[in-house]
Amino acid sequence: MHAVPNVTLNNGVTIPQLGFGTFKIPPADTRQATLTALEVGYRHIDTAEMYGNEKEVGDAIRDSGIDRDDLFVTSKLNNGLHEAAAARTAFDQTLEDLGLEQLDLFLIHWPRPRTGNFVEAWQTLEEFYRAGRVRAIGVSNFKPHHVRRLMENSVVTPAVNQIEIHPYLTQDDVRAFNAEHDIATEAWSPLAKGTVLRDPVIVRIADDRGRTPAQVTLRWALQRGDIVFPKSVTRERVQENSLLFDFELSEADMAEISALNRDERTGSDPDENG
Ligand SMILES: NC(=O)C1=CN([C@@H]2O[C@H](COP(=O)(O)OP(=O)(O)OC[C@H]3O[C@@H](n4cnc5c(N)ncnc54)[C@H](OP(=O)(O)O)[C@@H]3O)[C@@H](O)[C@H]2O)C=CC1
Ligand SMILES: O=C1CO[C@H](CO)[C@@H](O)[C@@H]1O
Repeated sequence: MHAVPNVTLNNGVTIPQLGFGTFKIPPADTRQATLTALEVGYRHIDTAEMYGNEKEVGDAIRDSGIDRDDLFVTSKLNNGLHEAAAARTAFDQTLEDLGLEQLDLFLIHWPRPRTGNFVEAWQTLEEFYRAGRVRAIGVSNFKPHHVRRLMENSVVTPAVNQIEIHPYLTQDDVRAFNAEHDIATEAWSPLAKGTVLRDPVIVRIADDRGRTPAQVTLRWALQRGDIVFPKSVTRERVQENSLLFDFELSEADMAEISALNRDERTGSDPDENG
């Protein structure tokens, strides 16, 4: 695996720009899949209480024998747990399941503007951060108007905003807002769950560069400056997805891929998700 560059967050904490995603990995397969990623060389893992596999991610971290300081682990506060007492219990459980005393990054998974209270959730994350139980806190699936409301009612600026981004959903407006506020952008489903890999433009650029469509798609995200964590349970793909730092896309390649945008989500619209 090539050396992965770090991104420095707004509080000075550094995060590897490439990580391993764990959504939809069944618990029975998660320990092995995560161990494979760690063996290949990944040092950043993205999980969530919602994925139902934090315990098995924790098993892999423990069994890998890798120094805790060399790993970056992210988890997320599940929907329905925005109220302070519920958030505290959930955070304790996440740390226990992962077998960690301190998390690297904890996010509010969705803003849930209709049924949740993300301001109360955020103030509780600030409490964990002040107590040193998490090195950085952030949000996920937040639109600029959600982040503005949060910032008007809190002290800590989110370190990251993790949103859906891939060539069919480039999210230029949210990325620009994040950059303006020194919030790092994380791109979830960077392969659009595999659908962009058949796109003729991506296939052609991959052929021209002697790379795979997945490598070209991930490289596009990295060159835009985003943090990515593709998921795969297939060792060869996990390896393939890590070989991104010995080639560059030209400005023309970048522009062609960005022009594939059609504002097409694979997931929900954050304003409509609760
Ligand atoms: N904050 C949020 O709301 C969300 C966060 N996330 C995070 O982002 C991570 C990544 O997103 P995810 O939704 O998993 O989707 P991805 O865009 O990472 O795509 C994963 C799919 O692509 C396939 N794949 C992976 N690599 C290759 C390759 N090199 N060639 C061909 N196919 C490939 C995988 O298959 P296979 O496994 O069979 O190899 C899987 O079906 C998640 O795991 C999660 O950590 C995701 C969704 C929402
Ligand atoms: O993290 C997640 C995994 O993917 C799901 C479907 O796209 C999302 O809803 C969820 O937020």
